Amino acid sequence: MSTPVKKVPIHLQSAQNRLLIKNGKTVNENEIVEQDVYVEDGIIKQLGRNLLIPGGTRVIDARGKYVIPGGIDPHTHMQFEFMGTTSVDDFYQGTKAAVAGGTTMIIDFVVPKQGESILDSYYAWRQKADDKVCCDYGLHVALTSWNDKVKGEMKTLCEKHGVNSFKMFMAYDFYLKDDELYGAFQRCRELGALAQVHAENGLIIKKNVEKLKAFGVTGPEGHEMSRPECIEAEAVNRACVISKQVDCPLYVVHVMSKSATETLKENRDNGTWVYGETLAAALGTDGSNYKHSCWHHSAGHILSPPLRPDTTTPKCLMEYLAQDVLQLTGSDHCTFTREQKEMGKGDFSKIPNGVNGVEDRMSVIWEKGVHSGIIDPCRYVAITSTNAAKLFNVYPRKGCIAVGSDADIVVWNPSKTRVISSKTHNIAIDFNIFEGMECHGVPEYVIVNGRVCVDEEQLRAVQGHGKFVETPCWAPFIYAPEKMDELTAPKNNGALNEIELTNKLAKIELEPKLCITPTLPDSAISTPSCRGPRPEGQRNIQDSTFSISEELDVERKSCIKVKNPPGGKSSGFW
Ligand SMILES: NC(=O)NCCC(=O)O
Ligand SMILES: [Zn+2]
Repeated sequence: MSTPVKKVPIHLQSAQNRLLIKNGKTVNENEIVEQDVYVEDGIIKQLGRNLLIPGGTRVIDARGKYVIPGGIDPHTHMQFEFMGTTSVDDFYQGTKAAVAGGTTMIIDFVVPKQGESILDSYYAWRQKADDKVCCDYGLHVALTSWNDKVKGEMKTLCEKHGVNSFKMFMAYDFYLKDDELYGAFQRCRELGALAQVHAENGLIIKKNVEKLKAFGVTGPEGHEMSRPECIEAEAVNRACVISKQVDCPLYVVHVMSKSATETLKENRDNGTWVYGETLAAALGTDGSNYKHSCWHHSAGHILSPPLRPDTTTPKCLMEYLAQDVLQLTGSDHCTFTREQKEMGKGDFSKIPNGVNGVEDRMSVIWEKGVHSGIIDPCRYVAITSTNAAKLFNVYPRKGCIAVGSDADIVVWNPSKTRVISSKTHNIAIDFNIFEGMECHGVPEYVIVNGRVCVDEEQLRAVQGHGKFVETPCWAPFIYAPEKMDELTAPKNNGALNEIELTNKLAKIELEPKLCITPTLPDSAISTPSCRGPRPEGQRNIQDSTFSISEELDVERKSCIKVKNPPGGKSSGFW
């Protein structure tokens, strides 16, 4: 039963809660529709033409503009202690910059120190973020050691704390060995989580670094030389092979090269259950920057895996996104000042790895993807928002413009241009890897949970306005794709009447409760979170003061059970 909500009569509500975006073109992954969007209390309440709306509602004219779901950046590192220093954008500055660029949700990585409890580290991350975030956020958790305690805490994180993804590093000092990866992937599969990998062969990189140093290579160019494409492609292949042994869905973070993408594709074509993310950095710039005459310029572009010297890589990666070889884009935002980068003067292996991107990802991808004619606006929405929402199981609450979804909305003006510059950006460093890039397409309004946080291009982000969003396990997109039709953004051209709206709310209400009972051994079945109380951070779609009708409460549907093995037939024995 839903909790009864005392509804405030509409004339007593603040007009601030109500917003009508008129005359724009809404874009979802599957269609573009000319229609208005009515928002109340942070939720999209109506879509269509000639909507009946209360007086005093603020109106934004979106004529000639696209109305798109806010970006979801699935890969950030705010305030991250790494390589002997801490990335400078904290959760306030980083999410403020995200909002400025049209991103309304980030998913950051909890990275425990080796041997540290992953649960304690998760709590520490929540403490760093909760009061600071200007937009909603979720968390992935990295596994930097492998043992029974970690295995137990993974279950707690999944079942009680809204974590559905775990990242394993194959490089850096805290990499997991192959048999540990096997165990971690197996555990992810048991829990209905998604295994993520940073795919580079760390041991070989170490040898290459020694060799280069012995040859006297000390500058930033040594970074890419020590980690060429084959180092990435080999690790992608190994991760695919290992994940296939335990029939675990795999997500390769920051695929940076043609050969790594081709390796991923080959494995998928051979039955591996694998998804690929690439970065704004990889789409917007390239490894020629490591040969720049200015040390700081080159060091400023250092991240791992590195940008590739093959300058055809960015276009090629965009084409792979167009073809669904890769599914989504992150930023890997992890910023270090010039001074911090100088920790590696005289030894490239000590330059802190990380670049900017959370603010510019949406613009760079529009420019390189849509403006250049490689993808259309629907695919743009898919790779910047919808696919992340689906994979991390917050769809259709996020990632689409639909009745009942969070009002995380960007009014995107494709006719305006802006030039990216460190002089005007909102992040904490005085360097930008996209410096000077002219981008067609500007986020004129960015609405975060119903609040206008970019207003006629003026940033008005609010510290603490965002909240932690749970990402439940057993994402239907991964484990029961045949169920996705029920959740897909409804085609909707006309104003909804009360009955239609009630039906749609009822349908969308299935999403947070959708739980899959896989045909797993008893020991492997998790307690679906939908059986208990609504997990923390999950909005009850009924908890609203929406009052066009006072009687919209609908009975919650019981959870859906799927008998067939999720993701199709298993080839593994688990
Ligand atoms: N990517 C990078 O160079 N820095 C952030 C940490 C990581 O994702 O590897
Ligand atoms: Zn990263």
